[in-house]
Amino acid sequence: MPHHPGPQLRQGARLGHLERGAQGPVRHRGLPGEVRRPAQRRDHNVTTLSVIDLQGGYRESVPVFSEVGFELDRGAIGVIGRNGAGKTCLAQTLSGALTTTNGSILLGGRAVEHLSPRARVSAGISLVPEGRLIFGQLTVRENLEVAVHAAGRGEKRIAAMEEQFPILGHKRSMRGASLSGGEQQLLAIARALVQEPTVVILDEPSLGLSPIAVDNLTVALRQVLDEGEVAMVLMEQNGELLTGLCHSVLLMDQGAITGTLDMGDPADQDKLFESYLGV
Ligand SMILES: Nc1ncnc2c1ncn2[C@@H]1O[C@H](COP(=O)(O)OP(=O)(O)OP(=O)(O)O)[C@@H](O)[C@H]1O
Repeated sequence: MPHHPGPQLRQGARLGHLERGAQGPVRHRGLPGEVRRPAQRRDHNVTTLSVIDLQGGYRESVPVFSEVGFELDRGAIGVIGRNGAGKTCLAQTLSGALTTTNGSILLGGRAVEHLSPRARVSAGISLVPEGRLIFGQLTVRENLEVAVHAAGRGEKRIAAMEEQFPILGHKRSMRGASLSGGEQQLLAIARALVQEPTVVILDEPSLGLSPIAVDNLTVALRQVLDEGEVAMVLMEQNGELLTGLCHSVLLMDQGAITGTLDMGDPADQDKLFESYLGV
């Protein structure tokens, strides 16, 4: 079974995650031989996102997931699980679309679990929802303007995003609905990034994309990560995206985190492909 090393994998990435052990949360820090990027435009010395003993559901009385814990400084962490495992529910709980029924979400040490989705965007958490949910009748530019205004950020971020994803600049006057699936996904990601988040939650960004569009998406997200300004939580079932972007992948089964795979470990990469992706 060949290994699946992603390009520049784990460069600049550092993760500590929390698992609930018999004595309570146990902290695991860093990866051996990690390389820190020399140029960081934003200071991420403090922990970006701490998820502690989190519980949530589509209805408050019916938890879908519970006791979820991890800690993310920079880079990307993945969450993989079968359909119905609770990944979307977790993504929506982190972003505030669903209510936290127990536990804490800390961003830079500040509790945000009680904040509305909009306030959470202002605090630094943006969501790229499953299915993209761009405004098809609005132009590319208008989609970005809506996102910028919702976050109370300046429009100059739009120019930066058009520079980051040139296709969006070329197609700024086209309606969202007329973009290809891969372009729509880039627009959905750009809509989150113009909000200047600290953490972006991406819910199955590869869904419905062709293999080549997934490759392009991986390169685009890798570039964003390498700039070091945002950390990502990636709910995904696509192995190429997970190995190409994440330094660790949490295994989710029936609403519980049942283990962690270290994407710096070739054996864990094989495990990801063989056991969880059916390759
Ligand atoms: N709107 C809803 N109301 C109530 N229960 C829901 C709702 N959407 C999903 N569920 C249930 O919640 C559980 C978790 O679903 P969720 O969509 O979060 O999982 P997932 O891992 O994201 O799956 P998928 O990959 O299929 O999107 C499933 O049992 C599902 O049937």
